[in-house]
Amino acid sequence: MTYPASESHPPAANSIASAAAATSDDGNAREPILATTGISKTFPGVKALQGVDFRLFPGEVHTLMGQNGAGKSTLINVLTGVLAPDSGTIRLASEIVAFASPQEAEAAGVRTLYQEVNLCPNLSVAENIFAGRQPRRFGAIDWPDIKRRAQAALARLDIALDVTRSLDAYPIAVQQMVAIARALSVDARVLILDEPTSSLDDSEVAQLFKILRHLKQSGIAILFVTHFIEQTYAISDRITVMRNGEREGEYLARDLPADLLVSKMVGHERMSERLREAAHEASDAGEEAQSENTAPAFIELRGVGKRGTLQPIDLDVQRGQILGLAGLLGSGRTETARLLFGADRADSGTMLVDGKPVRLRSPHDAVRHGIAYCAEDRKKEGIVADLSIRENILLALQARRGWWRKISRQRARELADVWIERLGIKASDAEQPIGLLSGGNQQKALLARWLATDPKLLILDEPTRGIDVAAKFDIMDRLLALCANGLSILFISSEISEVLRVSHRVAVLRDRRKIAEVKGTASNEDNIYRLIAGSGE
Ligand SMILES: Nc1ncnc2c1ncn2[C@@H]1O[C@H](COP(=O)(O)OP(=O)(O)OP(=O)(O)O)[C@@H](O)[C@H]1O
Repeated sequence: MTYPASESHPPAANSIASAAAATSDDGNAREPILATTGISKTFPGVKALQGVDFRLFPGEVHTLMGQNGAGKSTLINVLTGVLAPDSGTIRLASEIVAFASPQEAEAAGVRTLYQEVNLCPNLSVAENIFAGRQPRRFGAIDWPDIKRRAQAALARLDIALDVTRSLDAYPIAVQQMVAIARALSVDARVLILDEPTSSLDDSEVAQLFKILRHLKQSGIAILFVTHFIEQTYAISDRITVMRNGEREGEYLARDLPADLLVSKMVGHERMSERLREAAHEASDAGEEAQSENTAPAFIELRGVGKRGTLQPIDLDVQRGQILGLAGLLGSGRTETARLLFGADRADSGTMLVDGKPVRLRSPHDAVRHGIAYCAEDRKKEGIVADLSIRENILLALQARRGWWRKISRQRARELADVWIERLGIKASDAEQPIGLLSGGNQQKALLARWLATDPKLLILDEPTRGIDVAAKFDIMDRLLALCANGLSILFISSEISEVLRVSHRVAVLRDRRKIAEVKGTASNEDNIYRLIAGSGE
């Protein structure tokens, strides 16, 4: 990720100065389609929103940016009737509204796509698109019509799927597209997308942005939440920065250089320098480590594969090193991780841990060998929403010790507090239910869970998904420091730049097999993209 330098004429800080330009920059005054005045919302111990003014114009993409816990999701929840504000007003096309439920907001044309895919995995794609509003014929559900309409809704997104198959037959990225098709399948005046791209690969993001541009031209107002800075600039007309529950400022995207945006998000102007330094330090550490590649392997795979899932693969993860896995969604990255963790059983090859052959029949076996797996889908395979942050962090450690050897309450608290502090998890108390944390903070707690087990190999599958840019650098720094103490990491991310920044070596996967392994000067983005695209072998 690169941060373009500030222009010599930065926009006024903490202002709606540029936003006032919403009237002048376009030449004529326009009314926002959706606006809030003085919205506040407090949860026990947290002021999630404080006097927030916000406006969204028709025919624009407006991006909401801020660190984890800044209040983005809460603002969206207030706008869409999920939460009632404590004070303040919301206007839809200049009329004061108070949506009592998301259904009411939807009926008024405010459509939302949430951070996590919130569909029914075992219903068909078509049923998911039309759930709750199936077309009927003579009182009965008209299945052929549903199928036709579902196909048409997906065709708008340039996707062809078998709409009769159940949703969970498709990867998360495709499920996300289905959720978008659902959101667009009825008339929308406002489309709100909360981190829609976190599980999409580059070409899918490009496809989504094409659709958003098309929708914007038709006059729809789009509110977009993301942590990806490059995506923000690729799609946004306007940016609102949130910080600690307050609106820091509203800017035209073209007036706000990226490094200034980051400074405004984190709250001090020197932060952008700090981030650049961190990026350099991390890449220096990576280069240094690449040059001395003689560490013994912690884990070795020799021809390990599983029919229909992963072609036999050779892979070594050395002690104290980070092996990156690069490849598109569906290339076999997660499948490799699951075999290494015993979540799927290999049907060929040999696996060695510390030079000795092992058979991992279950995740429990893997954990006993010091292997930890921080999974990609935190909702399905990760957090237990009703348990406290402390219980969630201690879960893997407790499982490894055995449930009959309970960790004392005091020790558990101490450990949880250490990890909450180390990873900067924003919570009022370790006893809070984890489900109440913001998405990024949940992700950090999941990372804490596995780090608390003091693993020898940590498998990280999209570990920074949903994590803000400052925390991302911070986590990378911490991972590199842990490696210096002997931890091995298998690092999986869709962001090739992120993989390259931290990895000592990068294995490139395509079509469920390893096609190359690169290090040193060969590990640059262009080369890896060429390999992934099949033109660099
Ligand atoms: N239902 C709730 N009960 C208690 N606290 C909550 C609840 N929902 C959100 N919070 C807290 O309010 C603050 C704002 O959270 P919010 O989810 O809006 O942040 P966010 O900017 O969307 O973060 P992220 O980028 O991590 O998704 C956080 O401190 C969060 O823990």
